[in-house]
Amino acid sequence: MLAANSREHVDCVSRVVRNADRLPQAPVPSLIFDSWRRSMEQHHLDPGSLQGPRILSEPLLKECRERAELFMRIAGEAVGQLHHRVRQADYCVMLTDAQGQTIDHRVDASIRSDCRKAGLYLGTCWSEAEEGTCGVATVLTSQSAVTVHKRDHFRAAFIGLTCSAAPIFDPQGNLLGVMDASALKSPDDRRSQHLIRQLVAHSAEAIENAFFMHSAQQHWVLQAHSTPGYVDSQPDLLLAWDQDGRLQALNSKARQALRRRFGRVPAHIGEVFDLNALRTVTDQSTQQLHWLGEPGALHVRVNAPRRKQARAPLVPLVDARVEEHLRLAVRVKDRNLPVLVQGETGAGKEVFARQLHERSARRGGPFVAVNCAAIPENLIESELFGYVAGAFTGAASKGMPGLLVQADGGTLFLDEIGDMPLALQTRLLRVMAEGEVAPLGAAKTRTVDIQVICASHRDLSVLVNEGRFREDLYFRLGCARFCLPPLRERTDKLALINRLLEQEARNSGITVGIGQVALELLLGYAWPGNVRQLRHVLAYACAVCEGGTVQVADLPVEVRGEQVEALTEDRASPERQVVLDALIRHRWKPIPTAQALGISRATLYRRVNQLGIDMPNKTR
Ligand SMILES: Nc1ncnc2c1ncn2[C@@H]1O[C@H](COP(=O)(O)OP(=O)(O)OP(=O)(O)O)[C@@H](O)[C@H]1O
Repeated sequence: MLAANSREHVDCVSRVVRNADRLPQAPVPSLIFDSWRRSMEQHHLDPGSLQGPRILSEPLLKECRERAELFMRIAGEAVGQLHHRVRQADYCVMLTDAQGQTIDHRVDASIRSDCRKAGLYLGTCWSEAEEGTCGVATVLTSQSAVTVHKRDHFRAAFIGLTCSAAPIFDPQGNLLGVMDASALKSPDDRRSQHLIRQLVAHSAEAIENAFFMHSAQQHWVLQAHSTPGYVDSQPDLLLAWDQDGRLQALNSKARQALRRRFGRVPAHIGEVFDLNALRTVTDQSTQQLHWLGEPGALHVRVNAPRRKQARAPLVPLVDARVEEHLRLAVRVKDRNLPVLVQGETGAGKEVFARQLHERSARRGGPFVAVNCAAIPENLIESELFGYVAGAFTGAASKGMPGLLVQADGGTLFLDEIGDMPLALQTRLLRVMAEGEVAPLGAAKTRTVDIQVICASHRDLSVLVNEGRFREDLYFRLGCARFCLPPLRERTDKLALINRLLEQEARNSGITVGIGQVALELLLGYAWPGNVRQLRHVLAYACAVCEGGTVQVADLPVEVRGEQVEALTEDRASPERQVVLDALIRHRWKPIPTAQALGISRATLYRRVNQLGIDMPNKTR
């Protein structure tokens, strides 16, 4: 039998949900009203039920706690602190997992038994589908901090409770769990709970940040706050990226800030801050840093990866020019304009196009690459546009959809566009303007939604002058033109060499390093074939290298260069190392060094000259 106040609540909930369309304003906040409605209409719950929440069996609870072991370990301190702050006001504190199952609970002995009767206990399950509107469930559905105060609850069993709760997210934005502070008695005015909600939200944020710092130890981590004094102790924004600059982790505030500023979460740190400016930031002191292309600055500190050996922070990991091109090209592409990528052969135009696709709004769609120079001229048309059955002699009996159709909803990459026959350029222009494809032999056209990226290593304006490329197509493509720097001019050459060597070694099933002289040769070489040539050189070096370190002798002759060879061979020679070691050990003093090596002073001088050793004191 329901008490009078419970009956009144059940009537109120039923009336409000049934007459929602006619009521000028619901008596509860819209978040609560939506949950009431779902509780009744979707979950078919009875507001009059007086049953307590479901409680997990011991083995199930154990399993849930084991699964959330790391989360609980990191959150434990904050759960205790929050309880310490609110216990005087008779609140208990619960931590639930992402399913609303209570995995940690703190309560004072004086109210433990009453809390238990009300369902505020370890192992209780607080999903909306089972309990209707309540603190934890409303956080799970809204993913924001809420107070569910007394009669906000859906079920009459809970209308004495007041619950303030906040979500906790992992660095990838997935819900880890919910922090909740609940009391059995409280003033009727909802505003009395404002401060408690702030405390709970603050505590949830502290757990989130601690979890972030634990998970991002192998990455570069930027801590930021609008006030310099808080950057270390209470950073507002946390961002982490890997050695290649890819954003790997964000706390909730950083995720929200990036969405607000950039309309999405960028994939790369170079889209968020200027890389050159970022490289000047260290973990020694806080610095001001501006958002890229957006007004406003932050006070920041950058911590190098703690778990793995960090590369020197001053070595550029990405080329600032390429990164800037990518950032702008994503903007152009996302406005559905075609992009033209130019650059020497092997400079990475296709790699750039793929990165562009991956960073664009179309990343979920197909990426179809076509090399116009590699397909015989008489086949390009059917490859691109497809054909219907029997369209020409030799056509496949079922017809073929064509690459334009395959790229529908995604990106079409036309490499070596300069080699496309003139007649096809006209048809391509039409597809780009009208979004319609007519397969060979078809009576009807088909609508396609394609974004086009073109590439050429030739100067298309020269082809236009020679009458081999349509001027109107050139103008259409050419307004968003990005010219990739050749490898010899890239500032991330060292990072590229390291990365490609690692890849090629892995492909060969070996682990190799690279000797200093060989590395210097690679860094100084002109690379006419660009990154492709570098990849081949490193694949060759991995194949011939013996002893785990690529030496000068493992590089192809064209890279060694004949003149350099004599010098560098000596520079890399074991004898040079022995002489050098002895000189260093004896502080560059010739007599003890010669004695240690068992040679005369004159011989030592001769060898030092031959081996190209530069003595610091030129007294010889
Ligand atoms: N940034 C990069 N990181 C790793 N590998 C790269 C990078 N850029 C290019 N490469 C490698 O270099 C080779 C050539 O790259 P890609 O095909 O993109 O060059 P391209 O400019 O399109 O060449 P072409 O002018 O011949 O069409 C490929 O093996 C690619 O994997």
